[in-house]
Amino acid sequence: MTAHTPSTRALEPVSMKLYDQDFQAFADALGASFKRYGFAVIADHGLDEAVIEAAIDDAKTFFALPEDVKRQYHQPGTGGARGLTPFGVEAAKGAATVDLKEFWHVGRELPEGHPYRKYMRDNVWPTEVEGFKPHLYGMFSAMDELGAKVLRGIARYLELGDDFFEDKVQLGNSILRMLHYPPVPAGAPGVRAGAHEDINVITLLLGAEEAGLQLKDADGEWLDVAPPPGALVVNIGDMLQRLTNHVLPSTSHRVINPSPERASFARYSTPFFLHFNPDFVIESLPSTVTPDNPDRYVGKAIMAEDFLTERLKEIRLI
Ligand SMILES: O=C(O)CCC(=O)C(=O)O
Ligand SMILES: [Fe+2]
Repeated sequence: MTAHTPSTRALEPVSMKLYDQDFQAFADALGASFKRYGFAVIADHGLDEAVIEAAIDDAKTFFALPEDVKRQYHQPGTGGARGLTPFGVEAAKGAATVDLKEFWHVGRELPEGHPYRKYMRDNVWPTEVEGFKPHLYGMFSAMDELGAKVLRGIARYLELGDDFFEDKVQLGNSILRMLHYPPVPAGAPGVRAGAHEDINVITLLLGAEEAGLQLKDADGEWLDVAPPPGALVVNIGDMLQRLTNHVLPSTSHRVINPSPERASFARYSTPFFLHFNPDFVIESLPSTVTPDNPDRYVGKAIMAEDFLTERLKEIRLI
């Protein structure tokens, strides 16, 4: 055993089956993993495989289209909130090189005249891939629903009342990201995804079985996340770290380049960035402020939408 794979450091999968069988045990296991790593691996997530597969197949079809066709769906200067962000645009905060990835974003659809529409742009949909809209929005909705269940577990763990997050995220500015990391030519500069923290509340990630995702442990060591096939990875984002006065940490993570044997393979992953409702004000929960953990954000209450805008500027998306 090397220093890089100590057996005491591994994310033990938490089964979503516990959600119905023993909710307290689900919440305890989930919370302990988040508190320790900022990450949890969820097995038996219960998502409809056909829904997931349809969306991923469509994303692959889209990414295989010619560059000029894909670029019709790029909306520069809009925060990359919808449609395509082409290869070579996003960079981790403060990074010198761009990430080796392209991605497609789907957001929430709201009825005409809804007050939150001023925060959420209309989705764009490619005409080249049949079924793209229902398939991708089907996956958005499935992830949104699963995210709400994960948040119930977190609420129980934090002793907030199980439905604490319900009315704070049900119209959140959440985003489904279909990611494509093309094969990496030998000696290519840059990295698939530079070290960063997620901006949002929690992130639900599928597709991380293809190696590369690593988290930075509290002592600075990079650990492979490496979930079992089909498992879901969930991590805490900056908004929840801030709300919990850092009781739940938003952990740095990255996607390293493939080993030579896997360099000719593309990597596809699908994070769902679950956000607060745009006008939710983020300030430390009173229960997370203690003599040992004084409030880190005194006088710094901030609306979720303003926090998001601030951070998108840092990653060159607006
Ligand atoms: O592709 C992955 O495994 C992780 C992606 C990620 O961290 C992100 O897009 O924020
Ligand atoms: Fe991330």
